[in-house]
Amino acid sequence: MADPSLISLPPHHPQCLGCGPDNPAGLHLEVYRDGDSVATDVAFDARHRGAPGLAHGGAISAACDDLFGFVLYLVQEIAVTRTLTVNYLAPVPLGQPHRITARLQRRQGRRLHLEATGTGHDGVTRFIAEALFLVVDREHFTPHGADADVLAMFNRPPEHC
Ligand SMILES: CC(C)(COP(=O)(O)OP(=O)(O)OC[C@H]1O[C@@H](n2cnc3c(N)ncnc32)[C@H](O)[C@@H]1OP(=O)(O)O)[C@@H](O)C(=O)NCCC(=O)NCCS
Ligand SMILES: CCCCCCCCCCCC(=O)O
Repeated sequence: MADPSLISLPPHHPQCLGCGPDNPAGLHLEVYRDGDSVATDVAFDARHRGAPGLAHGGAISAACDDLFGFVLYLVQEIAVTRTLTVNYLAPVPLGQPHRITARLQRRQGRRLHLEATGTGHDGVTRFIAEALFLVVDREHFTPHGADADVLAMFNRPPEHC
């Protein structure tokens, strides 16, 4: 994604399964803001194999879940996944880049309803996802080792996080 109008968003933390650059088992998602949406280009590889030649549904689900976690920078809230539904519309071949785009569909109090679409560079939409994230206090994370700097990122405007 080389468009200079897109804002690069920081990983949740270096070891995050979805976006952490230092997680050897991670998806290493690089995520950008594009207006009210966030987006990443992902090509699943042999580590993410389900059926031969195809991406594992759990890997696809993890990518969607993590990308939803970037919408939080736009909402400027800390929230966690309560439900996640993925519709697998077509098999996702390994090694083929797919763009996943996610956004807030609506908010009701603590409830953030999120939606995402995964489309190959061939124009075929192969999966869509919906999630309910619930806004939580930072005390949800602090007993488990999250530090204040990481948590503060979620409450800043995305160009400053
Ligand atoms: C998400 C979590 C913090 C919510 O716990 P909680 O704060 O006690 O939330 P509640 O169960 O009281 O639900 C909060 C609100 O969401 C609503 N809600 C919960 N599940 C819902 C669902 N599936 N659909 C619609 N509304 C739902 C509740 O009705 C409640 O609404 P209200 O505020 O109007 O009463 C807790 O379930 C949790 O920690 N889950 C684990 C999250 C996680 O680890 N996710 C993966 C990593 S991000
Ligand atoms: C340490 C602070 C983390 C703040 C919340 C980030 C949520 C990112 C989404 C992760 C999805 C998941 O873990 O299921």
